[in-house]
Parts: sequence; C-alpha cells; structure tokens
Amino acid sequence: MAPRVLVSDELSETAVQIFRDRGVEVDYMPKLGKDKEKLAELIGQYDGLAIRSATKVTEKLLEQATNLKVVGRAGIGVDNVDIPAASKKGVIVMNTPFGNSITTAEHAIAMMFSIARQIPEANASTHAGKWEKSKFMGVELFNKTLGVIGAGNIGGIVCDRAVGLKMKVVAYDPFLSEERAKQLGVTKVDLDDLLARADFITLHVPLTDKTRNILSRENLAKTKKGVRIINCARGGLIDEAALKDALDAGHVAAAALDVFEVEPATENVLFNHPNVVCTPHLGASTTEAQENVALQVAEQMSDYLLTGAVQNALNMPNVTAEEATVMGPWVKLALHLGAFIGQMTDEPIKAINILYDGAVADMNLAALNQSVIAGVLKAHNPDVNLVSAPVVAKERGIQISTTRQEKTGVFDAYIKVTMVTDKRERSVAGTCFSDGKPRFIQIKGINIDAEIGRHMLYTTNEDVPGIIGLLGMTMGKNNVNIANFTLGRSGVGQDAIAILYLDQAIDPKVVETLESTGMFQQVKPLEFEVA
Ligand SMILES: NC(=O)C1=CN([C@@H]2O[C@H](COP(=O)(O)OP(=O)(O)OC[C@H]3O[C@@H](n4cnc5c(N)ncnc54)[C@H](O)[C@@H]3O)[C@@H](O)[C@H]2O)C=CC1
Ligand SMILES: O=C(O)C(=O)COP(=O)(O)O
Repeated sequence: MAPRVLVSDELSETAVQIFRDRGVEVDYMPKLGKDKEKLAELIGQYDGLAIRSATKVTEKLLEQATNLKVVGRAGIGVDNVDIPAASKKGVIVMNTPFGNSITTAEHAIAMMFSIARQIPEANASTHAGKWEKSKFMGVELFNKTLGVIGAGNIGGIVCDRAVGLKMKVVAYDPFLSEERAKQLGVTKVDLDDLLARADFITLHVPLTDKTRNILSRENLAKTKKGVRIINCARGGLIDEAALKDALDAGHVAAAALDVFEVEPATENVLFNHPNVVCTPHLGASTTEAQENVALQVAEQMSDYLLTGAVQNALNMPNVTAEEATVMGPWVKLALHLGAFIGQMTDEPIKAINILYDGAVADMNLAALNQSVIAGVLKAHNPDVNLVSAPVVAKERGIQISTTRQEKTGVFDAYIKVTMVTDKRERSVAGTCFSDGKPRFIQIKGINIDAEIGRHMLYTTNEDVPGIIGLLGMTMGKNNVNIANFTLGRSGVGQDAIAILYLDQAIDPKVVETLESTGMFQQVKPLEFEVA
C-alpha cells in the first residue's frame, strides 16, 4: 500500500506534485496546522506529516499519530516539533537546512536597511500625502559595526552581505572557528564585547534553552546607546517587554522584528511603537525559498518512506539511497543479531559491544548500531524502532560501544554483538553472503552456518550422540517441518549448539517435551522479523 502523507501547513504545490509523482498518497490541508483538535483526529491515518512553523508537533499530537514515521519540516527551525517525544515514538524528524537561508539572510538585511532609513514609516507618510522630508533622517550602514549573534548558515550569509556593504562585522558564536571567521571577514568576539561594540545587532541562533532570552533586560542594558536590533530568527530570543522599555527610554533606537514570542502575533507590546518595524514571520517567504524547501522536503520524505534513505534528519544518522540498498542486508543482519541477543535474556542489559570486521567496518556504522540496538530492545518492546532505540537504550543506562577492525578471518566481513548483563556475557556473530541473505556464523564462540528464518529453535547441550535424532523426531511427532538444521560444537564431547529453522512457530509443549529429556541445557524458541 502506498504511504500516506498529510501536508498541514502552506507548502508550495511542488511538494504535492512530487509526492504524487513518487507514488506517495498526499492530502493537502494547509489550514489544518492551526486546528489542533482536527489535526489530532486525522493524524492517525498518516505515515508522514509535512509542516512549516504553524503546525505544532507536540507529545500530545504524537500520541494520536499511531502510524506516523516521519515529520518533514519545510524550513529550518524545528522548535515547533517535540523532537525527544518524536524520537521516543520512533518518528524521524527532518528539515531542509539550506533551502531558505539566503532568503532569510536577505530579509534580515532588508530589515536592517528599513530601520536605518525608516522606510516603512516614510512610505506610509508619503502615501498619506504628507511629504515629511525633514522628519525622516536616517543613518548610513557604511563603517558601522554589525554584531551577528549566531554565525551559522544564515548568520554567515548575513556576515558576507554586510562585509559587502562595508560594515565592520563582529560575530558571537561559540562554535565559530577562527578560520571560518577569517574566511567570512569578521571578528569573533564574546557576547559582552559584541553588545558593547555593535551599532546594529542581528540574531541568527536557533531557539533553545541556551539561547532563550539571549537579549535579556540585563544584556539589552549592556548595548551601546542608539543600537538598532534585528530579529529574523525566533521570538523568545529577546525579552519583548525589556525591549519596549529600552525603546521608550531611547536607549535602543529601533528594532526590526520578523518573529515574536507568541505567533501568530495578533497583539504584542511592541506593536504600534514608532521605532519598531514588523513583518509576520516572512523570513522564508520568497518564491525561490518556498520552491526549494517544498521540493526538498517532499523528496526527503518520499525517499524515506519508499526506500529507507535518510537525509537531514535531526534524530537519525543520514543514510543515502545507495547506502540503503547496499546496506539493506547488513541492516537486517544487525537487527537479527540484536534480536537474538535480546531474546536470550530477561535480565537488565548493562552494555552492548558491537564489533565490525572487514568491509562492513567501512559502512555507515551509526545506522547499523541503531539497528542492533533496536533489535535487542524490540525483543521486550515491539514498538522500538531505529529512531527510538538509542533514546530507550540511554534511558535504561545501556552502554553502547563499537569496534571496527580490518578483515581478520575467512569472511569478507562480519558483525559480532556481545551483550553484558550482571550475570553473563552472550555473543553472536553473523555475515551476509553475496545472495544478500544474512546468517549467523558464531554463537557463544562456536562456529556454525545458520540461515535465519522467522521461527527458529536454539538449543544447547553437551556433545553426545542422539541429539539430531531427538530433535528431528520430536519436531516430526509434533508436525513441525524443519527447513534447515545446523549444528556446532566447541570440541568433541564439549559444548554443542543446534539451530533449527522451522516452518512454523512451535508450541510451548514441544519445548517442555525437549526439556524433560534432560539432554539439553537450554531450549529456546526464537522469532525473527523476516520479510
Ligand atoms: N524568520 C524566518 O522565517 C526564519 C528563521 N530561521 C531561524 O534562524 C535560525 C538559524 O538558522 P541557520 O543559520 O540555518 O542555523 P544554523 O544551525 O546554521 O546556525 C545557527 C548558529 O547558531 C549558533 N549557536 C547555537 N547556540 C548558540 C548560542 N548559545 N550563542 C551563540 N550562537 C549559538 C550555532 O553555533 C550555529 O552556528 C533557525 O534556527 C531558525 O530559528 C530560519 C529560517 C527562516
Ligand atoms: O525555516 C524556518 O525556520 C522558518 O522560520 C520559516 O518558517 P515558515 O516556514 O515560513 O513558517
């Protein structure tokens, strides 16, 4: 069945067309993002949700999203998505990190010009037939100092444009390297220094717990008298009441705001202030940017829903379509190895060590790690998936470690997973042959070659005659067909294991019958998710 996507914010029609062309069913309901109840009522039908900033993807909404696999943000900021809650539910959250950055940077520059020369007020006055030529005295940008808070993609473009305008640019960004600052032609400074030096301040940081209120009352007081402030990033970065007071006191000469603490902003303390210019969150609103983000989000979401390729996800490592194909069998193997380990224990797991040997060590290990962990955890919680697995593992305090090594044995590549609990260590290794079929090659250090099927039976015993007959006869008597039978032992008369691939699940009574013979140390039916 074709996956279904809901577009709940205003996205370019390009997105709808791409979904359809790719074979994804799409419903375009651009007003739904503003109607929480209706959205919650409908969300359960969809595999994907494409949004901008109006739709709020809360924990509550996610509870109703029983089929949801991916949220695609056609834009940059994802502060309207509860990412931890999405991860826990196994929902991938992706954005389009570059599609609207030039547009937003240009909006910030436009806002800077508009407050330097009072263009909106002069425009309104002139339209009103007032011709107030002497009222509107502006300032030049040339030679002024621009303080850029956050010099990432958008901030970096703003720096570049401002340098072109012959401004002196200082930037505060703890993650900005000296080399990048040099490349941008800006001086890296700390926040207090920026606040003291800047004639104009522009914000380009995401809204996080660390950046919230970055222009607080206290920090606004540290700015130069006559400073002009531009915010095209997020409401919540500036203390709006404190900004109003600073404007009223004439300390801040002007402010240009595209974003507000509460949006849609129909009322705000800063509205109607003569020195404030406002736009209704238009940073990303150009035809070019909206085409870019719509196209990207639809492609990314379709790729994920149709091929498993992951791009620009905030809670999953990237996996290209090519990797998804090449790695497909290895991802399955990783899940099976995890599933084996997970089903072998009911004790709390302390650590999972994953060894990658040979060619597989060069693959996208982040994705393989997540598959192993998901496999382990699914044994006790079927809702865990690749996205939620690391979150759940962290919550349970499971330590994950990986080792990669050059080819050491007869196999071109293999993965070995070892689980550590308080009482024991268990390990299983597997490989994929060129037929793409994953198989187990070692359990408890004993070499085997076991094809993996949906229903399997794993037994351990002392190496004595009669085990094959006993297992075969018991299965036969209970009408269970054996598709594949593999034996292994550590040495004559020593530890031995058997792995049976069965055509159906076995009844617990069969397990009891085998156990009652006293011939086995362990008789364990196992299930694997085999397509
Ligand atoms: N008005 C609008 O329509 C739009 C607004 N935005 C907003 O712009 C923000 C920035 O976008 P990008 O530049 O693409 O993001 P980015 O991730 O490329 O850049 C953000 C920069 O902020 C820096 N940063 C993080 N924490 C910081 C802190 N505590 N202090 C100083 N710097 C810090 C990071 O190191 C990074 O360099 C987005 O998160 C979004 O909220 C983005 C697009 C459109
Ligand atoms: O991309 C972003 O972060 C934006 O803020 C743009 O928001 P919008 O898509 O215009 O609602």
